[in-house]
Amino acid sequence: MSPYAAPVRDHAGNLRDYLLAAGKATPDKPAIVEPAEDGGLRFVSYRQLEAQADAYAAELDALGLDVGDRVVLESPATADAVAAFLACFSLGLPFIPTIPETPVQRLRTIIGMAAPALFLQAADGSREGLPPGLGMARFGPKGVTTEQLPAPRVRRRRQVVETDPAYLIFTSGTTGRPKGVVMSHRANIAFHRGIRAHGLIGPDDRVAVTSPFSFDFCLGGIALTLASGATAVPVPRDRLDFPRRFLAFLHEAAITQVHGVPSLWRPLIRHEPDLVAGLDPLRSILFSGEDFPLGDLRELQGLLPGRRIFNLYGATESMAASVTDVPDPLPADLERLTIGYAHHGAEMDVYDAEGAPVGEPGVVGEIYLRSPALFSGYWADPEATRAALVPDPLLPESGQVVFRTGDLAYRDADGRLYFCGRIDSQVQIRGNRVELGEVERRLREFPGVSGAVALVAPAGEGEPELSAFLTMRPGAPAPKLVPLRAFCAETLPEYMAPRSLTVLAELPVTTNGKIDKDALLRARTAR
Ligand SMILES: Nc1ncnc2c1ncn2[C@@H]1O[C@H](COS(=O)(=O)NC(=O)C[C@H](N)c2ccccc2)[C@@H](O)[C@H]1O
Repeated sequence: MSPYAAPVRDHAGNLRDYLLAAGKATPDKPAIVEPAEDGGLRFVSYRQLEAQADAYAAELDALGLDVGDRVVLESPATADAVAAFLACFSLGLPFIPTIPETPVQRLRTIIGMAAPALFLQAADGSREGLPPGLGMARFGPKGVTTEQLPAPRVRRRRQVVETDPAYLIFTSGTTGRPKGVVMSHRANIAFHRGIRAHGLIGPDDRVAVTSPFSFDFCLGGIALTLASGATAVPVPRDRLDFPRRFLAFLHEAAITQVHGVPSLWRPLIRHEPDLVAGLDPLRSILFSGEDFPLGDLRELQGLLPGRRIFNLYGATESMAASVTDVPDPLPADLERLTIGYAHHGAEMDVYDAEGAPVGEPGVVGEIYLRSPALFSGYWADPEATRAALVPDPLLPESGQVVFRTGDLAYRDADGRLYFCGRIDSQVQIRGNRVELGEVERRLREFPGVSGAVALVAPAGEGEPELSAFLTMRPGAPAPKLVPLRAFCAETLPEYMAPRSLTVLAELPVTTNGKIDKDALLRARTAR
């Protein structure tokens, strides 16, 4: 018999309580708004969301899982999915958010690594092909229905502790093997406290969240909204696929703030500028995940004058590290956005390859993040954890660890940081370090170019080759390689002029909406 019948639910420092606290004051206000079955909108109040989360928690509790048992939570971003993850928070069941589109092979890899007790999918989910022995259940408006009980286990834990894992996000690590970022309740709450001090979201905001449920930008956007007592509007994929449908949905749901990666805006700016300009209720835009090309940003500011645009920089390992207002208007000669300073309660600085602080402004080094919001480690991967969470270079004796972000940046004289790409995307061509962002900036200046990516194809037979991938404005003729090289050679050293050119209808993006560089390289070799 287990020492404890059921864990104590005092919720001290538990994300479930932290995220529902603001809504207590307005229980009948919508917490989540989403498309309804009948075509209108479904409003779920804070009272209903909390009741559904607690009902789910009671049904999940009956399965006898122990604090720390993992739950794969597979669903699009919906109100029911939010209630499900709040239930997991309250029971101390670290959940792994996945989406129906996740290829079953990747899901099986994650299941192999995380050994979850339960696979919990939306009522209408259709996931097949999972390994036997896994508990199987579904959640929906009518509660949780169990199809296969999880393997029986002894409950060894008495209560959820705030340093317990709250969720695991598996990122496709650059080395191919996924890494499971373990985020604790305490760290995530520290992130929310640090970011909320910037007042991004007010209680009257209606926040459209456009990232997939498996991406922590989605969890972060929903959580920041709930913690502000505002209304979160997770945008279903079928509303994102066509610009006009997406923009119509923003009107229908009276959206005041849109969260999304920069690539979300490219097709909207290009194909429906007038509809973007017509988004009267929109008050602010929040982006993250990758650089926002300055040309696109200028066009967005032109279409939506007076709106605040927030640049959130950061990695899943601390959810996000900084929030910075994009200057409005963007100075004409601006070459790079700043990612500012770390959010309240955290600190970012630039360190050299030996781990010593880079003192001089303008010198590029690696960003190290000192923060209470840091992840606990990579799941079952002590080696990757040791490489990322290193002794604080300024106080190694203290036991404090800091996060090596793998991002390059320099500081200006005031200490503001300027992101310069990933360390592993630093490229050398004929012994010269190439700043791909510089090449892309020049490519975007070529007449008619609407999007540009510069990559170095791995050195196959000869030396590594600098490749350009362009998208053109509607009606603009595609350039030829020779004039494009000449155009680049006017302002860049010869080795930074691309040696190959591929013009595409649009730039491919990953599941998380970031530019998919592997897909571009495949497009190149397929030419
Ligand atoms: N604003 C940026 N400019 C430029 N490069 C960037 C930027 N934000 C990230 N990145 C890049 O993306 C990497 C992190 O990628 S990630 O782990 O998938 N996380 C994210 O992209 C989103 C992030 N976890 C998050 C979650 C919730 C709210 C906001 C942000 C960073 O290390 C940077 O290389």
